[in-house]
Amino acid sequence: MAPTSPRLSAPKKSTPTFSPDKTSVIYVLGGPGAGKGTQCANLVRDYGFTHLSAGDLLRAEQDREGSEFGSMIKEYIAEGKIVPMEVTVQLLENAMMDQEKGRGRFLIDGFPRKMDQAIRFEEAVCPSKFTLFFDCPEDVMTERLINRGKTSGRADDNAESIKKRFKTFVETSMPVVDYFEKENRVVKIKAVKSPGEIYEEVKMRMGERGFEMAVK
Ligand SMILES: Nc1ncnc2c1ncn2[C@@H]1O[C@H](COP(=O)(O)OP(=O)(O)OP(=O)(O)O)[C@@H](O)[C@H]1O
Ligand SMILES: O=c1ccn([C@@H]2O[C@H](COP(=O)(O)O)[C@@H](O)[C@H]2O)c(=O)[nH]1
Repeated sequence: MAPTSPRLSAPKKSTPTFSPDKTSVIYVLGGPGAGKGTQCANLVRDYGFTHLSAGDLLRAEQDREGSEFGSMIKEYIAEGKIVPMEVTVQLLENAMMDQEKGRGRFLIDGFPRKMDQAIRFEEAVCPSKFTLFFDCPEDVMTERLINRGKTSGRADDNAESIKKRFKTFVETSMPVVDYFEKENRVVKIKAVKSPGEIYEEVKMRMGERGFEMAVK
């Protein structure tokens, strides 16, 4: 059956779809180009996580024939703005459902980027264990994104969109990190060194939070 567009308004529920006793969700946040996707690939390989990138899901929905949200998503991504949360939360929930029903380990990359998304996802889909936050200065991220833009084919890896994405990150996404930080639910990692050096710290900090490697 052809996939259909996500429902725009998910019904309010008193319990989340996934029980946090059976399902582990870790959010992965950081500015554009901080290296989230790079570190997620390591964690998938070694810890058996399912990687769900909110940006990838949105790009797939944008390109899906017949999507009622395609043109809206395209516009938001080019402007570095946050797509209305109903769409993204539903895409993520659908992707989680497609995995092993009810049990699993998920890295949710590039989400939540706005407080309303965080609140809706925690209430209706699954409360997260914690947030891995990759902290990187803008000049370093800019250089990485401009380089990536030479081959990525991404419409937003250009100087103009990058500036807009940084602005959205500072104004809209950092408050989410600050919110979880106040609840002691953020693992902050400096993301300036090489990918290998950063991953050594990621592994150490994962261990502190009770996550051991599935493959050694
Ligand atoms: N520690 C690092 N040092 C140098 N380059 C890196 C490092 N980590 C990632 N990169 C490179 O920087 C670019 C951005 O990395 P990546 O795609 O992982 O970032 P991201 O945070 O997922 O970005 P976005 O949010 O824009 O999707 C990629 O080309 C990647 O190969
Ligand atoms: O929750 C989200 C996540 C992403 N977006 C939009 O997608 C782009 C690209 O995201 P990446 O994580 O860099 O792949 C982002 O700039 C937003 O426009 C979103 O709206 N909501």
